[in-house]
Amino acid sequence: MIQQHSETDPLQKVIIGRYENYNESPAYAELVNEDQKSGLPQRNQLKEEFDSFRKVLTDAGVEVLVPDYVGRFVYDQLTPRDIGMVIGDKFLLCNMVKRSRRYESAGIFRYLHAIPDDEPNIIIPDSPTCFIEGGDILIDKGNLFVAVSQRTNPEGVAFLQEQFGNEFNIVPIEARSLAEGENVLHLDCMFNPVGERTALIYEEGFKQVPREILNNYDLIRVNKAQQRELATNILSLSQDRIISRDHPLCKPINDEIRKAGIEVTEITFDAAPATGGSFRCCSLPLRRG
Ligand SMILES: NC(=O)NCCC[C@H](N)C(=O)O
Repeated sequence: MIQQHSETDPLQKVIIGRYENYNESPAYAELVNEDQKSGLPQRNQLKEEFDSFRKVLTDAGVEVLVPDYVGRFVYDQLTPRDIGMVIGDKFLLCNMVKRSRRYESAGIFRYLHAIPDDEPNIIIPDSPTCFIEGGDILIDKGNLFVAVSQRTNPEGVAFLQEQFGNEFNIVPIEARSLAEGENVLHLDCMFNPVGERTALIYEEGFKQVPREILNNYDLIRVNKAQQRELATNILSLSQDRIISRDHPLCKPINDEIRKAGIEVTEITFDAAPATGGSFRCCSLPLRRG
């Protein structure tokens, strides 16, 4: 069974990134974002850090799954978040902007087959020009926040409205672009709810912050340097506990989160962020609650 109605309900089952076979076929390597231009991590560092991530999850009683190896078509399988998203009791399979990333979905088919009544519960965009990535969708308090960003377009937002508009209040958000001097790849690189009514926000990334965010949350503001280290990109285990980076620029944010009464487990996690994704990006929850 799959289920997700909130970013912070108790995490029960999750797919995490696959570091095994990382960059095994350099001929197929594709630099897919700005961060990767600064250099790519080594597989042994990824292994160490993903093993710690996995241990924290399993020690917390979460069932952890890893995608199957897709092969040399994809450059990395570290950030399954963007492949799809559980919305209510349905699975949205995303159509991704980067061609090499589209093959990543083959790595999770095994887990999709296990979804009961599977076909009607798996939603796939109809049009090849409809782009949506899971990192741009956040679900909380009856709202489905969706960013038009480097990776999701207005057609993607319209598709979500059509598919999920009866069940959720769709809140479109416009992220500032690279041309406007902001490198926010996805919504979860600038916004993320934590606890019962707190949220992390990098306001400069938004063209306009919607009232559904301003009215519903006590906001912890992240500055540009902290955003670059993906300080918003935490993963909630529950309303009482999150996983965040052990990094000097994330520490002040982690301390603010603690002041809100939430336990923060810090893990050294530098390799995946160098490819563009931290804990939220490196995880795809299948069941919460
Ligand atoms: N939700 C996220 O921000 N995911 C990070 C994706 C990083 C990946 N290398 C990409 O550029 O697509």
